[in-house]
Amino acid sequence: MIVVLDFGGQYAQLIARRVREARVFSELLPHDTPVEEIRRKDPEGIILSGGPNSVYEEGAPRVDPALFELGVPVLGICYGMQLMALMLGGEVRAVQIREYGRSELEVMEHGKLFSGTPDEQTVWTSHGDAVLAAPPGFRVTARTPSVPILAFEEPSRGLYGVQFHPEVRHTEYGMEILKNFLFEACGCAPEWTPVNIVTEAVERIRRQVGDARAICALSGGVDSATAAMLVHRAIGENLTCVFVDHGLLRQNEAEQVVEAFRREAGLPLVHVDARERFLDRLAGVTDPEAKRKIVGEEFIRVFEEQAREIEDARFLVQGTLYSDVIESGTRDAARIKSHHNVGGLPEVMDLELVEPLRNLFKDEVRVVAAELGMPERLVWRQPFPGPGLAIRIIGEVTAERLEILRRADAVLQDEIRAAGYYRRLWQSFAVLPAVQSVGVMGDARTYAYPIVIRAVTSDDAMTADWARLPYDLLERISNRIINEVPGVNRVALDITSKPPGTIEWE
Ligand SMILES: Nc1ncnc2c1ncn2[C@@H]1O[C@H](COP(=O)(O)OP(=O)(O)OP(=O)(O)O)[C@@H](O)[C@H]1O
Ligand SMILES: O=c1[nH]c(=O)c2[nH+]cn([C@@H]3O[C@H](COP(=O)(O)O)[C@@H](O)[C@H]3O)c2[nH]1
Ligand SMILES: NC(=O)CC[C@H](N)C(=O)O
Ligand SMILES: [Mg+2]
Repeated sequence: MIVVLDFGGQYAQLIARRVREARVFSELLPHDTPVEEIRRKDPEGIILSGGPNSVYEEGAPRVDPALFELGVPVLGICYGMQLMALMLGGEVRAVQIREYGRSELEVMEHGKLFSGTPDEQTVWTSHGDAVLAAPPGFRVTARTPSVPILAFEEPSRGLYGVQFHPEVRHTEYGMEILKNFLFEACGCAPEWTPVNIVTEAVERIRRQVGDARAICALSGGVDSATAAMLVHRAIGENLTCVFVDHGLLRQNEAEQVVEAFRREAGLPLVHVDARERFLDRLAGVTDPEAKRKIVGEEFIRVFEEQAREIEDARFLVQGTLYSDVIESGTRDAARIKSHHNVGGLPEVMDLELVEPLRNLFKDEVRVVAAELGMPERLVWRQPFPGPGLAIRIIGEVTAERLEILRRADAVLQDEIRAAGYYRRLWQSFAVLPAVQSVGVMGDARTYAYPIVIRAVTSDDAMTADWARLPYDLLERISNRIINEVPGVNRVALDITSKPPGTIEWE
């Protein structure tokens, strides 16, 4: 087995998942797990994750130096590499030119880690610090145009470091590099087999809920639909689904979701019209975290009210994924944004949560959904965030802005689908920043909002790249939005990857 030590990196759980995908068992442990405890697990290798801190800062998390003397190979990733460098006599500093997102890596020496991979490859990075001098005895194996030490190794001591992230999908040869560590450096054998997620989840839900009743927060997205199906398998008739229209949905979305679900799923569904109360509570609010907390709390209050209508309904099923959990912040991981269903939950709640997908990423959920026989259209539906358009209006949410954004988004969706791009994109949507700019339309001056087009590719939302949409498609979207949506006089395109951007603007 492989121990992954968590320094609070966004991708720490993803490292453990990738190792398991290579059919080696792997466990994520806090970085301050005592070395003795790690030794008792008898790992064949140890991976140090990335993290938000800078290794040279006072109080930054470290490891017991004995870890490097266990005779077990160690791979440091990003913060993990920087920590290894610093603790073993190298030098780490903040760099002038930071790297976030795509970088072109040049392999200088293939060594063990890059064995069998090309001399030049695209990697995904996310760092503001870098190793300026490798520790004595280490060989530098890769660089990028701006960072001279992007990977190093000291195979005779079993020590390896990469400044980029082999665990994310956008790193072209990431899986090969991880496999080289597992199979060449650690000598692991690909023998571990995963447990069946569906069987395991259904049993776990049965144990948790027993004979009580549950309601499921159902959004029309693939996560909550999959969670609902799993819970339905476990407790059958004792499940009622609740769909909340909070007034932050897209054009005609409520009708479409309710209609499709009633037609296809055959589970009882309650449709709650909560538009007024959400919009009332959001009035005057501009801070993104405040919006998220309001939406998170209000959702729960609606669900509590609905549960009171059903005898012995003590559980709330949500389609929470691991990406929602990590971005909301953990003991070691920074809070990037409070997802409404995790970090946005109120402190006091009447209902106990049932979250069968909490440890999974979206691409794993899509596999489960397909296994459960869900329609393709639902399996490949683009994600839509629970707080909806509230986090796509940058500034205060007003009825007027919601209407503008809805209409612009409908045009964008229409064109994306017509061009055959819907399935190829992770998400495509419109954002309305509440700033105004000057334009000229029909020889008259305008002073109106811009609409920003955001379209990205991703597998799991942990990293994303901006989609290279054809110019003629962008032109049609831009023309139609300006011509058809009053209140908009400019269209812009967001060309930021994640990192450094996130997919949503708030
Ligand atoms: N309008 C809504 N009504 C009821 N529950 C909701 C609503 N929006 C979100 N939720 C709950 O919040 C959870 C998280 O939302 P999220 O958008 O991440 O998942 P999803 O909507 O199920 O899938 P997707 O990510 O594909 O949109 C959902 O799984 C669902 O339980
Ligand atoms: O249900 C949700 N509640 C939320 O509060 C929330 N915030 C972001 N998202 C979705 O999560 C994915 C990653 O988002 P970001 O790159 O913007 O952090 C993307 O798919 C986002 O659309 C949310 N989903
Ligand atoms: N992704 C990481 O591990 C980042 C490490 C460190 N915080 C940096 O900025 O360089
Ligand atoms: Mg959703």
